[in-house]
Amino acid sequence: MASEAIKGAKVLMVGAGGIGCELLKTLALSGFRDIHIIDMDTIEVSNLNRQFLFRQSHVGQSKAKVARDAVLKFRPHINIKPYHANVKDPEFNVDFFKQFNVVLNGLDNLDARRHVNRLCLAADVPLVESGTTGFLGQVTVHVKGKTECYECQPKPAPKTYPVCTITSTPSKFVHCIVWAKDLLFAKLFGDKNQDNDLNVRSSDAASSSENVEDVFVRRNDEDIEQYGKKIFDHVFGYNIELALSNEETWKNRNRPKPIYSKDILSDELAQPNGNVDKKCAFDDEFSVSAMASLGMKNPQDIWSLKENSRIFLEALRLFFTHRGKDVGNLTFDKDDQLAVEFVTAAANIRAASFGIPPYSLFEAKGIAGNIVHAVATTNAVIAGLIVIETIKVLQNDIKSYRMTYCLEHPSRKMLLMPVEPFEPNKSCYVCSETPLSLEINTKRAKLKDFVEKIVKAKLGMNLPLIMNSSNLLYEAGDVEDDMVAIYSANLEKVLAELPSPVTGGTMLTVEDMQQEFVCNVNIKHREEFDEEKEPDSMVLSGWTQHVSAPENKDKPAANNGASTSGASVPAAESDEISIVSPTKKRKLTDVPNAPGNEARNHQDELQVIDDEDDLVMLEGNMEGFKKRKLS
Ligand SMILES: Nc1ncnc2c1ncn2[C@@H]1O[C@H](COP(=O)(O)OP(=O)(O)OP(=O)(O)O)[C@@H](O)[C@H]1O
Ligand SMILES: [Zn+2]
Repeated sequence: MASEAIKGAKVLMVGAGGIGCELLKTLALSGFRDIHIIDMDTIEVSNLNRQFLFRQSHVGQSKAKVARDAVLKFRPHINIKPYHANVKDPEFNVDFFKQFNVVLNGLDNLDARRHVNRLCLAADVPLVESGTTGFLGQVTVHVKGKTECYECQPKPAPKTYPVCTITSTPSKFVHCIVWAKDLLFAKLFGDKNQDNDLNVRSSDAASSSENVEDVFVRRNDEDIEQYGKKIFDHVFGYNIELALSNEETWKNRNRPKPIYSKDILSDELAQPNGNVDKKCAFDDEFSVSAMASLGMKNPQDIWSLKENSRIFLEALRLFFTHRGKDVGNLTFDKDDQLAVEFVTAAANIRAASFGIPPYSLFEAKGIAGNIVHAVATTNAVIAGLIVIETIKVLQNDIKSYRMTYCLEHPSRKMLLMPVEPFEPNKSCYVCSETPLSLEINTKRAKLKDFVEKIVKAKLGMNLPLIMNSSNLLYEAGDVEDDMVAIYSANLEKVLAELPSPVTGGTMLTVEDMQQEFVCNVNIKHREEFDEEKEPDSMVLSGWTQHVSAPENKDKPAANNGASTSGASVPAAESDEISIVSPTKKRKLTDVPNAPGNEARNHQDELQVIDDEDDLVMLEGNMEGFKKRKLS
């Protein structure tokens, strides 16, 4: 009986945001009586339009606690236990997870999703996973040994662009945004010690690199307006001239135009930055705005080159005069108005140089922050589907489990598309014991890069411990600075000392105690890498030779789901769809190149605002799906 299963169940909800609010309400109204909620966030004004358990008066309070109180008002006798905490905190360990019958994710990032997946596997607790992006959404069921785990299919890597496209040959506005945000903004306002490719453009620039470095540092006696113009002229003028001197680059491309502040703002020379109201008062540091200061109101306006230049200089000035203590520590944040203004203006000026049309602040913010506007109804539908799957899981009704995709446009009158879950991928490095293989130049590669780019970014480990048989090579966490240096040097040395070329491979064991997760990485020496296609100079393959890597390296991969809920959709192309048979479960190994794996992993392409990535969904070939409505 479903009602018995529901009454006796103890469930853990992770995330009390858009999906979480809907889910908690639906669970409570469906008769669930013992619900634990983890959410690390406090309520923001921007949550109120869809996270309906929250009101204006709750802004600043814990989501988990307020959600509990709101639901107890209409279901006073149930037990809801809130935790205002990060699910990655050590208190939520395997034993903690073991107390639950099922775990329900309503998260918005890949990192936390992977973490919960790994803990559910370690604790052997079923996971119902979900995500939405605008009108799209999906619910999937993951039961250890029975269905695939959340990580059985590789997730697309974060959207990356070849360095040279960003630094030298942008052809789309998004390239200018990436340049403005990840290079210029980071260089001017971020950590001065981090690597930055802003000046790396051609070998002939290298000789002047020392002088170039000086340009970005503001001298103590330097007037802020002078400094702003110096930066402007350097990045939009001098750097472009320098790039133009490399004739090869422009043989088959339109040549960019250098832009100097004096040409754009010529009539304002007497008055350095136009009609800036220097007395403009701001309530607090987060309301500091160059638009306000210049009397520009509409974020949907497309600014002229002159307006962009004025915003650029004013935003830069305001960072130093009003946000001085943040300078040196800033990372781009889509909710930081001044940062968005600066990045929009810088991207537009660069775009003008390269003949790319300008965008409004509103649009640029969407691109820079990978924003797809949330749709409350999608969250409600997804929450309903999570509860349906949860009930099946509690009844151990494996045959009826479905992964359900919520589509944006009806296809053959269907908006919800249920698909039978896949069996676990035997080559999954998370839920089976398959070693990964890493091609790397063992002579040049640094341990630091291996840890950051592979172990943390790709394997999703937070606190890795790396061993080579019984030798400890690296340990993250609370270690002294000098130990960190020793570990780094040590691994670098170990890799460098590997026999060259390493023919048989060298096995490193990477372990994350926090996730109860261990995997082996087979290191193979490779001399050369293609800078454009393999910018990391490391190639990780997580799959045995029988199933070729479904990671599509040629197609632009996408955002890693860090900033949105991350819906995945079934395949864009009909041939990808066709492998999902309505009647028969296919083993992944049955499918050469496993295109169907990608079928459910376009998740992040949806978030990419990039015309090449537009999804054409489910045209044709839908016969099979008709029969697959949820019973
Ligand atoms: N590691 C984590 N531990 C606990 N809660 C998390 C973790 N990561 C994300 N969350 C929570 O998951 C929820 C996701 O909700 P949602 O996708 O609606 O995002 P949001 O931050 O509320 O809204 P938006 O990002 O759209 O402004 C958030 O409330 C967030 O705090
Ligand atoms: Zn798996």
